[in-house]
Amino acid sequence: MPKQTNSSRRQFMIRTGGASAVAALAVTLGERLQAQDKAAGGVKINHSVCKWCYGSVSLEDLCTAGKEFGLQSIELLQPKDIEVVQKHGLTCALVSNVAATTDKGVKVGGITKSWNRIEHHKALIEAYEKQIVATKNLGLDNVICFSGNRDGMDDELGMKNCAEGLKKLMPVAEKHGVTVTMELLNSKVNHPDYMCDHTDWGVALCEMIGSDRFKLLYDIYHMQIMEGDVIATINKNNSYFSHYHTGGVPGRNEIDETQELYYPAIMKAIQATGFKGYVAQEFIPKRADKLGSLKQGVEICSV
Ligand SMILES: O=C(O)C(=O)CO
Repeated sequence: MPKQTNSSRRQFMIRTGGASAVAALAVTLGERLQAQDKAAGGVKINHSVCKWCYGSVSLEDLCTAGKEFGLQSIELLQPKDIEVVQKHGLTCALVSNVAATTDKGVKVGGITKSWNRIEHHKALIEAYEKQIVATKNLGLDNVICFSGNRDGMDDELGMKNCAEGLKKLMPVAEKHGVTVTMELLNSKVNHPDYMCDHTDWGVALCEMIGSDRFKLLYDIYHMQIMEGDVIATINKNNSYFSHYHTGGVPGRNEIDETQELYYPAIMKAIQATGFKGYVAQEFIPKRADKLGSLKQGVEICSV
């Protein structure tokens, strides 16, 4: 058998193997993913990652490594940090929440204290209006928010309160073309007492607000814990979802065979809805090679 050089092998594969063989020969994973996307007719998952899961990796290093293996975004950043990712040719698919203080000195805007209480609204509206303008000025279009904890409040009143406050924010969001996205989180393991912990509650809130600029973040990890039935839920409610997060169940670690969800099938279901937004890896790597785990997560979700 004659010895094949790299280029003769590449020519042979191009002649005989079609698009998938060409994809297999591309130099970096990023190039391979792009080639596969092309072969799949342009339908693709846009990849993002949540910075907080990589606390020991600098933003610069995460940008450099992530770009190499096909990430397009690093998210849950404040506007001041976003220029760093943009300098690397990446985007920030979901801007972080605000931190505001009410007249009574209560800190609001985080997971536990937010839109479900009327007394938080003044501070939240002021802070979110600024965050929306900063987001728009950076050329971005999605900002996260939270419901807040129940703390004794019933879900119906909490929804009414969230709607009342968020409806006041919508004219600014609509004017600037920025979506305000409320995250669905589990209240069983990680965020006891969080109110927006079921898809139906979030969807009913979207309907009450009635603006295309208010949507939900369907966090696959959190919702597998609360509800399961992930693909059916995506099929039914995807028009309310502006963003997705991943994570292995149980444990919130790597999304590989060490956990119970089969992410390629979930990604295919998301693709089939025609989703044009981003899927962000939000697992806490267990292995020492954290970036290796992230690369693997991106590969698993590249269907
Ligand atoms: O804090 C969490 O658990 C989140 O999922 C934030 O995105």
